[in-house]
Amino acid sequence: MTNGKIVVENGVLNVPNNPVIPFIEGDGIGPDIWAAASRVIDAAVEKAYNGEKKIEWLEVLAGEKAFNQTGEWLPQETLNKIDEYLIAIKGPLTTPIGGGIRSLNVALRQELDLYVCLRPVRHFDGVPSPVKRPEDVDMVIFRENTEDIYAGIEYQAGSDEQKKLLNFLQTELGVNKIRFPETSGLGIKPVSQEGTERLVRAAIEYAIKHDKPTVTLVHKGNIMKFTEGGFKNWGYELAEKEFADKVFTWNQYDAIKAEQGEAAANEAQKAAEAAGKIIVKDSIADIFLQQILTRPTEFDVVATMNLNGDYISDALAAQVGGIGIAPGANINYVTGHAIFEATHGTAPKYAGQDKVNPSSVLLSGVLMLEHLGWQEAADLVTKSVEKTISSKVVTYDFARLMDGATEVKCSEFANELIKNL
Ligand SMILES: NC(=O)C1=CN([C@@H]2O[C@H](COP(=O)(O)OP(=O)(O)OC[C@H]3O[C@@H](n4cnc5c(N)ncnc54)[C@H](OP(=O)(O)O)[C@@H]3O)[C@@H](O)[C@H]2O)C=CC1
Ligand SMILES: O=C(O)CCC(=O)C(=O)O
Ligand SMILES: [Mg+2]
Repeated sequence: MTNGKIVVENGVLNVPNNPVIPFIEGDGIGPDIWAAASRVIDAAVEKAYNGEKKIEWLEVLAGEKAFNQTGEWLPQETLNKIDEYLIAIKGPLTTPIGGGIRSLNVALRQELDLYVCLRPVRHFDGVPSPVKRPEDVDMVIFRENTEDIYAGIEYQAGSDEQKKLLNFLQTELGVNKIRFPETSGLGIKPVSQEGTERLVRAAIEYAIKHDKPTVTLVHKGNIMKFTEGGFKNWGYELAEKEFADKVFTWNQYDAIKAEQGEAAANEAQKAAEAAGKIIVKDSIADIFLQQILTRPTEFDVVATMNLNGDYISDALAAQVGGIGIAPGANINYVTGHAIFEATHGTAPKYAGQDKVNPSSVLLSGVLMLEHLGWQEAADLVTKSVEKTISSKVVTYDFARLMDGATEVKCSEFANELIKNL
């Protein structure tokens, strides 16, 4: 083992007792939540391993702090360090709307080719929720993280590039359906077979490993036939090609139904379920957003493209208490690179107030500990979150929805979590 460096050997992480882990503090509420969460993570690791293991945190810069100190929003040094140390964790980074720099969060994912955005959504007992049975939500979102409209290929109305692209579309491709061509901004949405396959492969492998009965491909393939429709078709093909003995797809169901009738297709699906096969199905994105509210137990692992995944993450988070408690991870399962981060953003109106809930970035830290194989420390944090919330000592976001809650600051919530480890 190796100077605190985590390495990948034959696809397996080799983690020393004192791994160096780069962190980005983040903009807005980032410094508050990171200070709170890192204290809890350190205390849990200390307690779980009696001081034999310890994370050596290495600060790397991005966002406003980087710009103020170096003149760059995302210094190459930051990418180099994460590349070198493999695993990192970050707070949220601000992205201006309608102009200015493109998202640094997206840039990190693309630069390191972190093609899976993994966002587990579960309910913690006692967390206030707008739905009647939040405990029915237990899903893991696999959001494709490198393609789709997040590729940032778009041109401002009136720019030279827009005019060139418009001209190409009109003269070379005969496009005549742009309603107001001169004043339209134009964007391009790349969705590839390879990008789909590696995402869906990761989702199915996760379902197999964690004994999840279904994987749902969410798309808007009725309208966007060759991007979102392509995702659905490539996803099914991949499932049938690479996991033939482990899955039964709705594609196969439809083929049996067409040849032998509905009863035979139902029988085939039942037999597959009885044999413990994973059902790979699909759902059009609009109805999916209704069904996760009305019948969430029907969904386990969700595989989808970048924009759908972004919307679905926040919608599902709301069902289990909001994005104050919504963790995530950006992962490349081939190279081993991963950056753990909360689902939420920089919540600028709360910046520097020591007010918000640090649970999202803390639970992202739990995902990181699990990823490192430090399950004991991860479990300590999870149990402490459960215990602390059920004692009704919570930050403002939960306190405003709970009867009899004691509202505490972000840092005080961390103190309570450490006490309850
Ligand atoms: N990965 C990333 O780094 C992300 C960055 N962003 C960026 O963040 C900036 C702000 O985006 P915005 O749309 O306001 O979304 P935010 O997620 O930053 O905040 C929206 C609202 O969510 C609630 N919230 C967020 N975080 C917490 C928390 N830790 N505890 C409790 N409640 C929380 C607050 O709700 P309430 O008002 O009800 O109290 C807040 O006003 C933008 O620049 C955006 O691009 C956005 C998403 C992800
Ligand atoms: O990069 C951003 O500013 C927003 C990203 C986002 O919403 C997300 O990752 O869920
Ligand atoms: Mg988002």
